[in-house]
Amino acid sequence: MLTTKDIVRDPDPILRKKVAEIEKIDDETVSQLKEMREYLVNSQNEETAEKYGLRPGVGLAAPQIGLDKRMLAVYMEDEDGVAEHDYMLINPKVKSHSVTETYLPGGEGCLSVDEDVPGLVHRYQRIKIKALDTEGKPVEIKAKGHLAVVIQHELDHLDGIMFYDRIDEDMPMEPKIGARPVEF
Ligand SMILES: CC(C)(C)[C@H](NC(=O)Nc1cc(F)cc(F)c1)C(=O)N(CC(=O)NO)CC1CCCC1
Ligand SMILES: [Zn+2]
Repeated sequence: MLTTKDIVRDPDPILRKKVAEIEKIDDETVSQLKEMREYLVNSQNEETAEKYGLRPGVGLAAPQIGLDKRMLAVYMEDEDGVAEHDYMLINPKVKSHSVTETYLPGGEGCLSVDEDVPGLVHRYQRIKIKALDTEGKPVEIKAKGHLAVVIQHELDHLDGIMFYDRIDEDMPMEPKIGARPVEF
C-alpha cells in the first residue's frame, strides 16, 4: 500500500513536468492507479490514517508518486462516510468550462507541499472532463464546486502546475470579480 513516504514532495522536479499520455493501459498502470485510489480511501479512514500516519487526501495525481503518467484519482466521501465522488481517470482532458470562477475560501494545500501557503486559488466553477477509465472506456464527467476544484488541482499536477502558482502575489486574499466561494 502507498504511504506518506511514497508521496513526492516539492521541489522534486517531476512535480514540474508535463507528464506523458498513457499509450497502453497495461496491468501495471491499472494497479498503480488503483494504489493511488487506495491511498485516498485509507487516508480518509480514521483508524488506518492514524495507524500509518496518512494525511487525509481527496485527490492524487501520478507524478505525486513519481510516475510520468497522465492519470489521477479522486475519492471524496460525504459526511456519513459514503463515497460521494470516486474516480480513476486516464488521459483526462477539459472539454469545456464555465466562465465563472470559484475558490475554496480557506485556500488550498497539497499532499506534495508540507508547508501552508495562504491565498485564494481561483478555478473554473464548472468543468466537463473527458477521460478513459481503467478498462479504456471513454468517460465524461461534469463537475462543479468542490469536486471541480479537486479535479482541476489534480489536472494541474499533470502539467507541472502547483496550486501556489495560481495565488495572486499582490492580493492573495482578494477574490476576483465575479468569483464565487465553494459552498460546502
Ligand atoms: C492537501 C490536503 C490538505 C491533504 C488536501 N486535503 C483535503 O482537501 N482534504 C479534505 C477536504 C475536504 F473538504 C474534506 C475532507 F474530508 C478532506 C488534499 O488532499 N489535496 C489533494 C492534493 O494535494 N492533490 O494533489 C489538496 C486539495 C486542495 C484543493 C483540491 C485538493
Ligand atoms: Zn496537490
